[in-house]
Amino acid sequence: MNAPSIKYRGRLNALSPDARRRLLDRTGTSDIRVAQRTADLIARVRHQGDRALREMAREFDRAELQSLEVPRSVCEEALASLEPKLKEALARAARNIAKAHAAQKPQVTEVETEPGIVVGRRPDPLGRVGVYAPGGRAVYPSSVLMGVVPAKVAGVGEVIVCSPPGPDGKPSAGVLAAAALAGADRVFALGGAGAVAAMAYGTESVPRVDRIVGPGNAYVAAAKLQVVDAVAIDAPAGPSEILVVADSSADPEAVAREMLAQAEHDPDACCVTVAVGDVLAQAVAAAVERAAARARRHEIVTRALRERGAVLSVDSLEEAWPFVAEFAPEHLLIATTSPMEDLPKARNAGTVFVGQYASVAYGDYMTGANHVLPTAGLARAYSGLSVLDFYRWTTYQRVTRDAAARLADDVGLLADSEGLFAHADAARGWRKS
Ligand SMILES: NC(=O)c1ccc[n+]([C@@H]2O[C@H](COP(=O)([O-])OP(=O)(O)OC[C@H]3O[C@@H](n4cnc5c(N)ncnc54)[C@H](O)[C@@H]3O)[C@@H](O)[C@H]2O)c1
Ligand SMILES: N[C@H](CO)Cc1c[nH]c[nH+]1
Ligand SMILES: [Zn+2]
Repeated sequence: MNAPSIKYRGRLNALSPDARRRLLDRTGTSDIRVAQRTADLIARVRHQGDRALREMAREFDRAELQSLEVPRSVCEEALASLEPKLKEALARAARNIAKAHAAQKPQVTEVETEPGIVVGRRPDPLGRVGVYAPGGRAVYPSSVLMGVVPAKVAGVGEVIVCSPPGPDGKPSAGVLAAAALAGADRVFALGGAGAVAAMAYGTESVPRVDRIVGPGNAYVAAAKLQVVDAVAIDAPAGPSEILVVADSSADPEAVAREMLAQAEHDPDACCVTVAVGDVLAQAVAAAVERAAARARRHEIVTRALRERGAVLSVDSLEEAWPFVAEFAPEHLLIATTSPMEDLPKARNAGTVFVGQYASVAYGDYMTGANHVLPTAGLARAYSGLSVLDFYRWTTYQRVTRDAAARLADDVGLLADSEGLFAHADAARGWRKS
């Protein structure tokens, strides 16, 4: 096997403006070819419903679908047949996710803005959500848990799962087992843009949902962005990313393991290390190349590192933080001497792993934090999936008779100034003469 090359090497501040721009730009989802292909697939589902979904399963997943839906009993059987240690590990992950997300549950707030005027805000669980769990280059029972468990913690009315079928016409046994374990209400053997379109607009078999959550490849991420006229989404959670910030306390082999772990998701994955000093950067790059040469998912890892991999050096940690904020990685690993002191300096990361023992793999599966995270630099404004994604808010206001009288004149004045005279009349109706 050939050792791969890493696309960007050298000093961070010596990158040409063009190279820096290309390194920062991971917007595969807005790639015109992906966007157009995705739009065509969505249109096919809107016009042809289930027929289009069956054709897409044939075309992309090499699956003949008898039924688009997987009966609940099949999911239960998959859970019952799961190897006991694997079942316990899944259950442990589900428990931690439930615990972490239960702590995020929002409360009703009420504030008296003036005597007799109360403004409230109440979180209402969504009626029906769709969880996408990827299933192309790998299978993701963990993503089923990351979507379904928080939805159930929030009290969502109905949770449906879509995940691509294997050749037998069903998602993997692990995905089905995770769906049963987490309490998903319905499961569909559907992948890619077709699944997203089906959940957004509904088909003969698939009910339309109120919000779609979950990660996926560039087509899935593009599809979510294209259906926002009909449905809410969580965040664009596309091909995986890691940015490691390392100083002399970091073990180069451990940093390389982290780079490889995210690179093996997808040839479009983006894996970057910023190391203090040229010596450490060279040691990390050499460790990455050695690990990639023996990687079991060699082809994917090699492509990811060749296309978007980077190992760059800086003179001091202070040089690294502005780059972190600009890059806005899905995962940030702070492998430094004082990671807790460095944590506040890290802005715009989807999630942060504090210290080199906090492997990203632990968060991917087990810590209880959510692994569905914004990619492509969108962590500048979007946050990772949380229990809050499964609510909508109702605001309300109560006004006493006396408070109405005190509002009447000023509100009347404001309404007059906007030329909205019926509003002024409504306001002045409760004046006390
Ligand atoms: N950001 C996050 O939170 C997060 C979490 C987990 C996984 N991920 C990412 O999820 C992705 C999983 O990708 P995957 O491919 O393994 O599974 P996937 O389920 O996302 O994609 C498989 C589907 O893609 C569609 N597809 C494949 N080739 C296509 C083509 N040429 N044209 C149109 N559609 C096509 C098919 O419908 C197929 O069913 C990876 O990129 C991984 O890094 C991200
Ligand atoms: N690293 C992925 C998010 O980018 C999540 C995941 C699931 N399974 C393994 N990893
Ligand atoms: Zn991962």
